Amino acid sequence: MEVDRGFDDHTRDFLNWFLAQPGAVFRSDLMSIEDLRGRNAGRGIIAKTDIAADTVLFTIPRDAIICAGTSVLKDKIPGIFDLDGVAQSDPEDGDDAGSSQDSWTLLILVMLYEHLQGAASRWKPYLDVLPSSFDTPMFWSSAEVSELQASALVAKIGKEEADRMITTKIVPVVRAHEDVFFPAGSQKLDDEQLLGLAHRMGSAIMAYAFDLENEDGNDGEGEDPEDEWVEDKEGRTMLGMVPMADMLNADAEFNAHINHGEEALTATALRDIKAGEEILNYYGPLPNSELLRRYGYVTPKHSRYDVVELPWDLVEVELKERLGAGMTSSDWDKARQRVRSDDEFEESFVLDRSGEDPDPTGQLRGEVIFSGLPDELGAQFKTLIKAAKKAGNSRIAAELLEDKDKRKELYLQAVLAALRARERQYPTSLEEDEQLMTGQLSRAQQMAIVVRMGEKKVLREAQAWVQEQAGVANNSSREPDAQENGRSAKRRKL
Ligand SMILES: C[S@@+](CC[C@H](N)C(=O)[O-])C[C@H]1O[C@@H](n2cnc3c(N)ncnc32)[C@H](O)[C@@H]1O
Repeated sequence: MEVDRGFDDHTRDFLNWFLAQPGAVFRSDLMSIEDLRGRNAGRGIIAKTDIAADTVLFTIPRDAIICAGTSVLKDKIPGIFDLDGVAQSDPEDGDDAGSSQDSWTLLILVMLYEHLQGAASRWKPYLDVLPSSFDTPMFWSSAEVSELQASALVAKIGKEEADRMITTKIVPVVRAHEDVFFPAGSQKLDDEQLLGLAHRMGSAIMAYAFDLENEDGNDGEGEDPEDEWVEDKEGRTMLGMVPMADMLNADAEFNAHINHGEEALTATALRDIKAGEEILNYYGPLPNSELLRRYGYVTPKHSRYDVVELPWDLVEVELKERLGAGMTSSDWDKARQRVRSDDEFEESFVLDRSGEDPDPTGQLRGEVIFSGLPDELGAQFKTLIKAAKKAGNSRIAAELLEDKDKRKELYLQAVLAALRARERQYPTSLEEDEQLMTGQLSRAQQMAIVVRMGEKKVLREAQAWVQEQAGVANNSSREPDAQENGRSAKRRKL
């Protein structure tokens, strides 16, 4: 039986193992891996002395990375690891499940294999510092999930999709190669245990893995980290677990950067770091909802990227009152359907604020403000008016198409009502949540309330912006078109 080693023992063994990798460097004179469990942050790396900007903090040789290319699993079941033929499939799309592997499922298989080898894995001391449980909503009870209230996050947790992916793509491979996965004399896991272990590996990959495709100095975290995320999710890139790079915690303001070199990855200080400061990486401009879904934590600084989804249904209901009046219900239905069959049709719109991205040293400047509705929402509104004119020969619609001011007024009224309706979908108010936050809460409850409060704040700011625009519309003879005030919702579409 394995001896239950302490947290610090595991940290020390991991560091010694890391330093023994050919080409690995860790500047122990400048920083140390610390126990940050007191603030629910697991392990993290803290500066021991002042560190100058551009200092290389540690170096990870590529051979120390766990990925499809470095694990011996590829030699044992080569058919699965036809790296050139890695599937372009989306693991969330159940239709093609079972047909092929992708970079996610391959890494899950590799991690399962390495884990099951125990002390025989060359990554054992690293695997020992990876968490065995996670704070992501995937592992929450239904009561905890219900604390997210009307957040769009609830629909994105994806437990069933993950179960399906594991059952169709992971379990059959392990069962077909039990002699490979289970070392001689070890106990074979049953399907339920395998499912649990695969979930654990999948969650570790979600929160720890790096995209290894770019070896040209661009680590994929630069220009649009969400593209990187989308790419990962679709299994188009090579994913890997990068020991030490993943001991860094992260925030929306950060001070270190991982550079992907040909032979090694290096962590560099982006600016001067003071003794005692935590060395932080960056996961991208993620709203707290997404940070929670993927990494199992939230931070005050990430709230600047909070978003809320406004379903088109809510806008449409308001427009039915105002635009559908005078149309038969079947004509109104035709108009609705016409909008829905449009190639550009969107079920919901992501509302967010605008503000500056972090500067090259990882610092944030200035406030973020709500400054417009998505262009696509305005365009869809106009499509509905045109459809109403066509389907029902609506006089109101015809007038609206002629009169830009009236059209804008209706748009703002409908959106304002929809925003209010959206806010009512959350059973508690922002003020009640603020009150709740002062009481005794579990970590999951606390994080769920932070997420839903962030969304309610965006809704409030959006309402204030729309009201201001409506006021301008009533008082000004030449006001800009609602769409001119809008901006693209694409940037942070999650
Ligand atoms: C890549 S790991 C970082 C190292 C990790 N703390 C550990 O002990 O292994 C990512 C995980 O660290 C935690 N984490 C990262 N940044 C954090 C932060 N600013 N606050 C709290 N937890 C954080 C989250 O649990 C996240 O899933």
